[in-house]
Amino acid sequence: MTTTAIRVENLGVNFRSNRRGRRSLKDLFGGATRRTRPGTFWALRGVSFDVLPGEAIGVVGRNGQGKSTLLKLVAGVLIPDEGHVSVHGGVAPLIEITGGFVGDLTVRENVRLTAGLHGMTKAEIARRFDDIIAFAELADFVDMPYKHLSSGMKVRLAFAVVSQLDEPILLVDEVLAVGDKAFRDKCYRRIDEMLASGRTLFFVSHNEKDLRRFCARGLYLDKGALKMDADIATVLAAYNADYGKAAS
Ligand SMILES: Nc1ncnc2c1ncn2[C@@H]1O[C@H](COP(=O)(O)OP(=O)(O)OP(=O)(O)O)[C@@H](O)[C@H]1O
Repeated sequence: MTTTAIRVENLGVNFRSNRRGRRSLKDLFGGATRRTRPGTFWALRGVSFDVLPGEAIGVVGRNGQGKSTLLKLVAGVLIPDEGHVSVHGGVAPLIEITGGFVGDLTVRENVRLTAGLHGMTKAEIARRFDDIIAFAELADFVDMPYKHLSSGMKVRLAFAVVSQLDEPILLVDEVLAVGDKAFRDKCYRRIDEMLASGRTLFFVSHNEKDLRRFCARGLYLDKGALKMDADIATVLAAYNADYGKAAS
């Protein structure tokens, strides 16, 4: 029997809807019985699916429907309020531009830190360092504090490091949209290579062309629920029928 790469069971995440999380008067004097804590909402609820090793999954849905939240749960940076996520093997997350990088540290220090946190030994980091910097095209910036990089440069660095990790699962959340076209094409070729080597991909995008290029299967999130889990063409057709054509 094949072991699943990712198993998501009845997942629920409840967020506060107001910044301070205080109860409003309406909440305090509202109905006596509630299913949901006052001042909160379910960003995801009742979501279940399995991912097999080597599958490439595209996650679609309108803004604010829970796509990034789902990736954060799979990455283990967010804990669910209901249900379980089990991930078989490590995760290489490209989920937030600044995720894992420290503003005051230099590019060089950040590469060592991030690669080290993902279990790369000092010798491996030293061996791969030049390739990472060359891929990111940041040779002239290795001693610059991370916070002074442009947003496109930050994405280059993040992709260069994350794509060198040996983790079996790659999570990509929209960030590539920030890079320029030449760099994006280079990233896409690298993702192709990673898929060919058997990695599992979890890919959030609003770009239909990219979703079709990489993903065989799609998950369609709507109002925090998993509305459809099917092949990517069927999922995109349903999404387009509901909300008009996605960006291409
Ligand atoms: N830390 C948080 N605290 C409170 N609410 C949050 C938090 N993170 C996300 N949300 C809310 O949860 C909902 C789902 O957000 P999420 O970022 O998962 O959406 P998304 O589908 O990725 O959207 P987009 O396409 O715009 O990136 C949104 O209403 C968002 O405002």
